[in-house]
Amino acid sequence: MEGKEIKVRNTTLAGGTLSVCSAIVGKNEAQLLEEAEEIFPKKPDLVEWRADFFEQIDHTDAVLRAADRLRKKLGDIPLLFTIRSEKEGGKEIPLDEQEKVALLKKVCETESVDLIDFEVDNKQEDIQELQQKTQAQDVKLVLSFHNFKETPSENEMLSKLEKAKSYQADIGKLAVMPNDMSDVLSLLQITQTAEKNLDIPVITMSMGTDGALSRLIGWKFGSALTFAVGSKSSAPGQIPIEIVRQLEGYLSHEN
Ligand SMILES: O=C1C[C@@](O)(C(=O)O)C[C@@H](O)[C@@H]1O
Repeated sequence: MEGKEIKVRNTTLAGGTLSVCSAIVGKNEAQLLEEAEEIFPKKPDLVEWRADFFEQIDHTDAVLRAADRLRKKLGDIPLLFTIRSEKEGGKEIPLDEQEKVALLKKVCETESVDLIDFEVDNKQEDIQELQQKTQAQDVKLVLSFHNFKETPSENEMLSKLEKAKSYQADIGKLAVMPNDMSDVLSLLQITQTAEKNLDIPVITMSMGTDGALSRLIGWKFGSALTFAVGSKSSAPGQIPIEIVRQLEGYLSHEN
């Protein structure tokens, strides 16, 4: 496979190799640390903090302190910081868009977080501001798109990944809901096309029960990361990390 690689701490993300991310979704610091402790021995390649679940999201100090504590618990596992917007399936939060961008920028200034996620369809100025910040702080920018209702056309899905690339994102991400198995095929098809033609890594997944298959085999089609359950699930169709890794053995040439 030809896609570009991204190195974050000791993790290399690239299409064609399995890398696994587990999300933590705690409401408070104690829950977050408990989840991190459960996940750590399972050695995910990346951990995502879904901070839209955090009750003190509107207290910058509390967010930064929790990020610091998580960093210490996670050793050298890279941390992806995500405040998923409500319109793309996240929790309702008491921050407006400007406050959210300000918080993301603050988080980038810490040593705790290695990547941030922001939706590719957000306001252009906000994306550009965050792109500059991440670049200056050596944090990776993931620009993402989610549709929890359906799978858009192949062209539309490809155009979301191209849009991420056009903003100079480090990674483009797509999570969509299939209505049947041909939607899952479409997602895998465009993953392969994007991995060949875009010079940034892409992360793709089809959600729900039908889409779960894409979480197991998407890497063979070029997805640089799959989301799997380490402690709690953060989206429909996620499979326990142990199962994803077990299957990898049967799908790898080395084994
Ligand atoms: O973008 C994604 C992908 C995801 O929605 C999934 O389907 O696994 C899970 C989210 O936590 C993450 O931010």
